[in-house]
Amino acid sequence: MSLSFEGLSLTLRGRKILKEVSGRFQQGRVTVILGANGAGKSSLLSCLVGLREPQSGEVKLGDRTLLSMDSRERGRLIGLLPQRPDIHWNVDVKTIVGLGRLPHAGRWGMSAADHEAVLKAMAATDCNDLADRKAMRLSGGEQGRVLLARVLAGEPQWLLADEPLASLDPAHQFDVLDRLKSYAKTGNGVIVVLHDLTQAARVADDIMILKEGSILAAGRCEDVMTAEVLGEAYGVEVQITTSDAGEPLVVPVRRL
Ligand SMILES: Nc1ncnc2c1ncn2[C@@H]1O[C@H](COP(=O)(O)OP(=O)(O)OP(=O)(O)O)[C@@H](O)[C@H]1O
Repeated sequence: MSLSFEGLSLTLRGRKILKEVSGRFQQGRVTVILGANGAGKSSLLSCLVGLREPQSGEVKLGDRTLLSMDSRERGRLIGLLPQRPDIHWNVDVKTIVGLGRLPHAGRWGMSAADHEAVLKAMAATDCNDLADRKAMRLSGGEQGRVLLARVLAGEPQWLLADEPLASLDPAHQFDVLDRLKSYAKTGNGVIVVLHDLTQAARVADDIMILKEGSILAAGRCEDVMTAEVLGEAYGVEVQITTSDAGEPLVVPVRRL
């Protein structure tokens, strides 16, 4: 099942944020959305999960429009890890992660399958040691992992993450990228907004680049991540090389 959007226009307070954009994401692949600050990346994700209603255009899962689904069904199909998540509830980590099962919850509370999904998500995000801690007292990076666990616990067919590496140390950045990759490998769709171009090149099967509310480029990573396209997107000169281990290195070197 693909996730697609057609002719999306979003205007906020008189400003055109998305300008009739169209595109399609495939399951089984990681798509990284890139673009300068303010390009419209978070706004596009908000439209894709139904948090914002565009003035025109539509979002479809397979051949069904997002608006034809109720919020529980949408919640089971699409999970969003928002940008700069912040936890203010005075509850423990395993309770927060359990909230990710709400779209699945039956009348009698959490089932064995719900508990299993929560445990799996906590293990996958290295949160087991945090399970009984109060989430609001954790560091920013730890909170980020907990909120990723909450989304994973919902086992959505589509996982959307807005800058999930922000405030993570390098080791946990690799863990999260590996997690996203393996989530896609099991047949789910993964769409992730990143600013780190090297990490983007490592994790992405596909890339979509936004510029000023329009799509500048979209396609397979190797076709889209060129110095020319990135220069146009960000206004910087970028050097693309490979590490000794053969991994891509994409380094901005100066403003154009
Ligand atoms: N509620 C709002 N009212 C008015 N303008 C808004 C609102 N929300 C976002 N914008 C504007 O929409 C534009 C796109 O914002 P968006 O958050 O989608 O960008 P982004 O590409 O995710 O940026 P960043 O990389 O900085 O997170 C920005 O210019 C922003 O100021």
